[in-house]
Amino acid sequence: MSDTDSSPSTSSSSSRQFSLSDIKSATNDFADELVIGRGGFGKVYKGSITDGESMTVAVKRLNSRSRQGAREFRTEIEMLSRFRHGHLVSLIGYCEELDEMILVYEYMPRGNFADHLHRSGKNYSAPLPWLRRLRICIDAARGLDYLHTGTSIQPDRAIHRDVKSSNILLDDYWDAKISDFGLCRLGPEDQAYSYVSTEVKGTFGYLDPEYFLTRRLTRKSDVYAFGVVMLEALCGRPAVDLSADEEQWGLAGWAQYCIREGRVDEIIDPSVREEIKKDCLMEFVQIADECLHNFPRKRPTMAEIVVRLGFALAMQEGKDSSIVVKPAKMALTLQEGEDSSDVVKPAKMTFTRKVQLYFLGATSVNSDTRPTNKVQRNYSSISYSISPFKDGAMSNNKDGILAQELPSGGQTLTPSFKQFTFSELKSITKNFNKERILRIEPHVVAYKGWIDEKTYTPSDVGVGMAVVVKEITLNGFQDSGLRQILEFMRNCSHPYLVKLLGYCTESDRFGVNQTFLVHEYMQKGSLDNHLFRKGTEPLSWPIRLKIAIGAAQGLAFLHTVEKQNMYSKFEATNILLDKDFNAKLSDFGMQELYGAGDPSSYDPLYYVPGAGPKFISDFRAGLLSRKVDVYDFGIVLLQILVCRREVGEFWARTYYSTPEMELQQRIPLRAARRIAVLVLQCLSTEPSLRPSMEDVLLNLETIEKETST
Ligand SMILES: Nc1ncnc2c1ncn2[C@@H]1O[C@H](COP(=O)(O)OP(=O)(O)OP(=O)(O)O)[C@@H](O)[C@H]1O
Repeated sequence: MSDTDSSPSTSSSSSRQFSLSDIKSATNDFADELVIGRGGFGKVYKGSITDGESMTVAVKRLNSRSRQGAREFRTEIEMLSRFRHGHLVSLIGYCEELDEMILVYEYMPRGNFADHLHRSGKNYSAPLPWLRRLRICIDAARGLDYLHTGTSIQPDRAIHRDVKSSNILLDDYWDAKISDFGLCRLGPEDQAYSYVSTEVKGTFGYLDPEYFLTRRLTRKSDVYAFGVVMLEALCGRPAVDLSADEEQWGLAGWAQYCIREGRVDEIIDPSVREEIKKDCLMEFVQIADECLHNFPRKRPTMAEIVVRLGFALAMQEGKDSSIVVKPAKMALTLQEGEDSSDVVKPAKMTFTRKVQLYFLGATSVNSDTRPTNKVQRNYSSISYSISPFKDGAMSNNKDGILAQELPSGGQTLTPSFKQFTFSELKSITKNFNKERILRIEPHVVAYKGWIDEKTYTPSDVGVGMAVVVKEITLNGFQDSGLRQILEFMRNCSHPYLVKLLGYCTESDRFGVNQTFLVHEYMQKGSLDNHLFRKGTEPLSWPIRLKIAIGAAQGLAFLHTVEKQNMYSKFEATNILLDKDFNAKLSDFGMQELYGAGDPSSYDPLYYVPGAGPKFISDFRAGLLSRKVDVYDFGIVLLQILVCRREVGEFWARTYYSTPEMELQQRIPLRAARRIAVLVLQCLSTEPSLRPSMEDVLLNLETIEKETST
């Protein structure tokens, strides 16, 4: 999109139109003594309007010789009529009469952040304390996050293009708001799209070098500029200072150089040096440094910045100091194939190797993987055989256990499934006794029963191995669904997936086919029961983290299997728990049963509470990939964190802004914040920015390690 084809039309729907005489009387005919600021746009006056009551306002009068022009004037009105938020300055109205173009804003009595940092202007009285600087940064980050991502009610997104400390204004209570939207551009939902500007705009010192070089504008250019503002807050220096030594002219370059050289102390504003706690400083510096990353994609999103600055604030305020050791960089992968030299990544190969070993059914698997031994024992107790088997046709060996051939035709072990007879199932479930019913779903009734561990023949209550017999009542399922599941399960033996033991097909007396699947039984049922059921004692944090890791293991494994395996509808009900709260995934490959086969059949807003933006953006991008599972996993992770069913992307961003969240959940602050960032990444509205499940898993394992030490 070029600069010229995105011009919004003036909208006056939510702002008032003033006459020139109203404005003149408000500003005492533009009296010089009422001038409170000067910008590229022209002079800004303090004024007073009466609309029933008298109200103090800031009046910006367009300088007719200004290089900025009518276009910026209209953009400002359009944007501020559309975007209304506690951390964006409110537009009260405008005036367009004769040659005059005037904007009327809420008045921000403490002026702009730059004046306080750089000790200029009449609002400056004393150096700002560090805590205040930090809070101002958080407020501004919230405003920008809103601008970048919108809300469920207001889905528009925009890029500010002129983020700088003089565009952060302060009210009586030092609450900060972003101002000056004249250069703002409405942005597409998908960050992968960008504008190609015909003319680079912004302010020197804050300009993203990548944007400057390529003219490709994304939200990450705002993130770059915000990084410079953070450095201004830390160093108390302007973005460009030509009175300093030459190597210090540009704040970003100089500060980054010092950070990399380990000379952070040198850049800190002496007036706050004694106040900043070390942990807070390290987190703050790290965020600023990441904002200035050369590759825009590697810069954090504003939502992540809000969360991480909140983390820094908590450290400064001394909350949870026993847990905070030192901020470690998250192992975040934003884009596959990108240079990751500066991103700490825990042993990726180890995991991939683990996956391969499981996938191939090899007998020696890393001992650090919890259920390995158990699963190997189970596998070895089932008889395996290799027999000629083409096109997914099934054949039974003499024990009635389905034997299959791997595509390679080699001697690799693969689990085989027993074909149960209907009378065996009757005996396992005590004639499908109602009391044995575990769960009833639209097309599935699940019964509990027992079988002999070795032969899989029926046994008495409590003897041998507990199983779940699922009766599938979907018409026609036997023909395609069963084949699909068996084919799928053949590739998917993994300790974090609920194991399929066998199946049965039977025609009833009316000739209607019935299908049954026999699974291992998971003693503690599904995760949703533990998270959402009223009156249930919340699971301890280590157990919840262990469950999240187990589920991530399962999903990461599914995503590594060659075929395009994904849930398309992953939920807490898909996570089952054994007696020790080890998590395993169920119902994968059952899209047909659960209606996940055709995504176009979903009502995006109905799909999963709060999942709207993800589905809409995936739809628009013509994309329904494994990243949908990642999104859903993010929702489940959030549910695990807060023990609440109704959560979504917007809910998460709002929730993470509240400092109480860790206290409510009794989770170590450090873990809560790290997971918060991970959740936000999984919920990114742009699928390509979501991490892979493998990276999610690695991050969760890192969090587990950090909080257990
Ligand atoms: N709503 C307001 N309340 C109080 N002061 C304001 C308000 N709006 C602007 N100002 C003051 O006027 C100054 C100039 O504002 P303006 O937005 O025109 O320029 P700028 O952002 O500093 O520069 P440029 O327009 O070149 O980017 C601000 O820095 C601030 O000190």
